[in-house]
Amino acid sequence: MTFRAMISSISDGIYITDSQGDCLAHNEAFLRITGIPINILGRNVSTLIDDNLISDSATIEVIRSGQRTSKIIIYPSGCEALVTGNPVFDKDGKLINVVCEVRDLSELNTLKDELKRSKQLNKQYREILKNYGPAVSTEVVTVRDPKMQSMLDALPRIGDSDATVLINGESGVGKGLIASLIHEHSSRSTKGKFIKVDCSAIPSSLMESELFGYEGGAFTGAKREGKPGLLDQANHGTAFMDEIGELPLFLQVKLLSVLQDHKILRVGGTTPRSMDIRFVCATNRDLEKMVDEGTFRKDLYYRLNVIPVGIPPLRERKEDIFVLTLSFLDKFCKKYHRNLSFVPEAMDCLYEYSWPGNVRELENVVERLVVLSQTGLIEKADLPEKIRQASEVVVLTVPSSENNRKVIPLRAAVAATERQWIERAFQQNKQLGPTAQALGIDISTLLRKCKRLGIRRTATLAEMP
Ligand SMILES: Nc1ncnc2c1ncn2[C@@H]1O[C@H](COP(=O)(O)OP(=O)(O)OP(=O)(O)O)[C@@H](O)[C@H]1O
Repeated sequence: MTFRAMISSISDGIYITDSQGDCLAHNEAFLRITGIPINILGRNVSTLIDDNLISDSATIEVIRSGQRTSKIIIYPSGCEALVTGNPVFDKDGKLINVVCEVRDLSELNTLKDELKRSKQLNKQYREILKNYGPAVSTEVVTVRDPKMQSMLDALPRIGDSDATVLINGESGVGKGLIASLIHEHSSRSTKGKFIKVDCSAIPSSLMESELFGYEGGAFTGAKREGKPGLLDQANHGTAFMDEIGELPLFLQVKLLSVLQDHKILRVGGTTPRSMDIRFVCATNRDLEKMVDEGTFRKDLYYRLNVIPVGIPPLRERKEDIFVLTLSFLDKFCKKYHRNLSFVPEAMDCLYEYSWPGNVRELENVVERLVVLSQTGLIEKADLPEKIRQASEVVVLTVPSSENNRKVIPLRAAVAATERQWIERAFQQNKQLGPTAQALGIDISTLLRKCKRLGIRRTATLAEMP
């Protein structure tokens, strides 16, 4: 790596002069932080003060004193920076260079503010949670949505009843989780197992023998002693038939007879065996439509649908996004020994996103964020792009008659208005301090808004006459 490449990669500004204060080198970050618009290579630092490009100089102080010196300097960009000048001596103790590090304090202050704000927010979130009434949260399940809460309330009764349950919901909404809780709430949990059968994962040619088992020599390649099926394992327990809509028609007949007679006939067998199984089935398909289309048996559908349980997609129970996010955050922070929180803006994005993969997708996203996060805060920029885009503000620049008529979400309208006024204030006041004052907010709030709304201060200043 060359020296130039090295100093370019540093995020603090670096500015190097000779012993007279003539600029020998600087990095990109120095120009970004200071906003000095001219080529300063070869220029003496005192001429920058004369031209009002800098208000003070650490370099001059180092040349005068021969000592390491720190100063707070405000640059044309409006940035307040901590500048530390370091003297470099040759072997005879003669000053040969001054190397200045320029650290943007406004960024540091913004980060500190963000951290403080997000700590406050976490506290607020927890207060809000209390006021809403307790979210139902156990080791495994967290809900806040009233529909979900009443479903959870009903679980002990559903568990007790021993009736067949049909759970309907999109992929990842928690059908498997609810099915296992039904088993846990029933007396079967002490007598038998919870066996999951994923009807979409077993090839239809193998499904009959997998489900019902087979007798010895039932078909070529069969074990001599035969094999019990998955349903045998669920005896005295619960069989969770996931994706029941994928069960081929010929097996639907066989399942119906198990439900009616409580007997199972193995492939190649002649004597049915008695079984005591509670069936909980799940689907993300419209079984009624399948019945109309003739791909699902009507009699089986009615036999399964004794207790229908519908789990809404996450986008229709947005209150749950918040509590689930916090609960997954807790879970993964414990697992990976991290201590993290979400900044409000990132939480907003999670709230706005439509979560097509439902709770499973949310869980995976939170785990990935916890694993990859390098700081104590999860920010909007850390989120996957599709989630960030979900909350992207509509930026209205010149209000056209079309825009005037169009109704846009209130958040977007507020953001657009804020953006226009901030840009206007920058144009009139040029410097960060006076701009913040004109808007009646402090500098760190202004910087945070610029960041959120994508207002580039240097561009705004450069565009000024
Ligand atoms: N309310 C909840 N609280 C905590 N975790 C949940 C909740 N709902 C779902 N999950 C978690 O989300 C993940 C997906 O849930 P689950 O597998 O039960 O969904 P599913 O609807 O059965 O999905 P599929 O249809 O794809 O099989 C699981 O890790 C589950 O523990």
